[in-house]
Amino acid sequence: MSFLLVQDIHHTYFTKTSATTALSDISLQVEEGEFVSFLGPSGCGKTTLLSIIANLIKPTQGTVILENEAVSTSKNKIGYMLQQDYLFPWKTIEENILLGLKLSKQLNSKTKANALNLLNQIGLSGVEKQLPKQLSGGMRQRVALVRTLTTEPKLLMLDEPFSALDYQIKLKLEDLVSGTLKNYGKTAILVTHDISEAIAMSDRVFLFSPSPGKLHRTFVMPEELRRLSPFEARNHEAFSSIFQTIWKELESLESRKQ
Ligand SMILES: Nc1ncnc2c1ncn2[C@@H]1O[C@H](COP(=O)(O)OP(=O)(O)OP(=O)(O)O)[C@@H](O)[C@H]1O
Repeated sequence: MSFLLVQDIHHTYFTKTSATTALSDISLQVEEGEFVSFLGPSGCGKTTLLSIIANLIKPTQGTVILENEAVSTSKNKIGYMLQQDYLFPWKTIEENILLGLKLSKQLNSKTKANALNLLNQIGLSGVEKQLPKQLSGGMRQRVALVRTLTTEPKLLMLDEPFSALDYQIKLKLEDLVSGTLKNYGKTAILVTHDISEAIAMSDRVFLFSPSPGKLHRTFVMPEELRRLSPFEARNHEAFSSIFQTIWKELESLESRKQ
């Protein structure tokens, strides 16, 4: 059985005056250690699907199974990296990264040493006693990643984590996040509007169509790109033809919307 199994999901948002069907008939699977992306026009239901997988929204219909267990009953298996880092401004970097462990009552000398070691590995040794405001946006996002990984989530949700960063920082962070997740053998889902980012970071890209959101096509990235870091993949000769293919599909989906 697959690590993550999304089965026959339908979701409708009901308000007093309207009903919006955000997702219809979505089924997909993700294997352990895989990195996949959700791509699609605005409003095609990417965030809704991510929220359903994370058990933040109960779908109108369908089930999500993570490691043979329905997400509605499993706990503490999912970590997040979002566009905003959500670090507590009055807490030091060390306090911020240990907070998840403290809240889940897993903080001890070993887990603390692991967290500080990870901070070091990610190139941030020496910032432990600083406050978030003393760090750049890219550094804060790295702290957010460390905070997420310390609680050892089985599945990571990356919801546009690089979209607020400068281009150069974003490329560096893509490499760092991708390398770290590979080292730790983590399974991850990235939601992005950036086709290049999806191709460079993913094993597979799920392309969604809107109104209501459906899984339109799945692109399996070629082995020669998957072996590379995202930065190297962007510069590989195979990259541009995949980009063109996905671009054209996305354009046709966008034009259907208008
Ligand atoms: N809380 C809500 N109540 C009612 N409708 C909602 C709600 N959240 C989302 N929707 C609608 O559901 C559909 C899917 O929205 P969703 O945010 O999941 O799409 P998305 O692909 O993540 O969009 P974007 O790329 O712009 O972030 C849209 O039509 C949206 O207007």
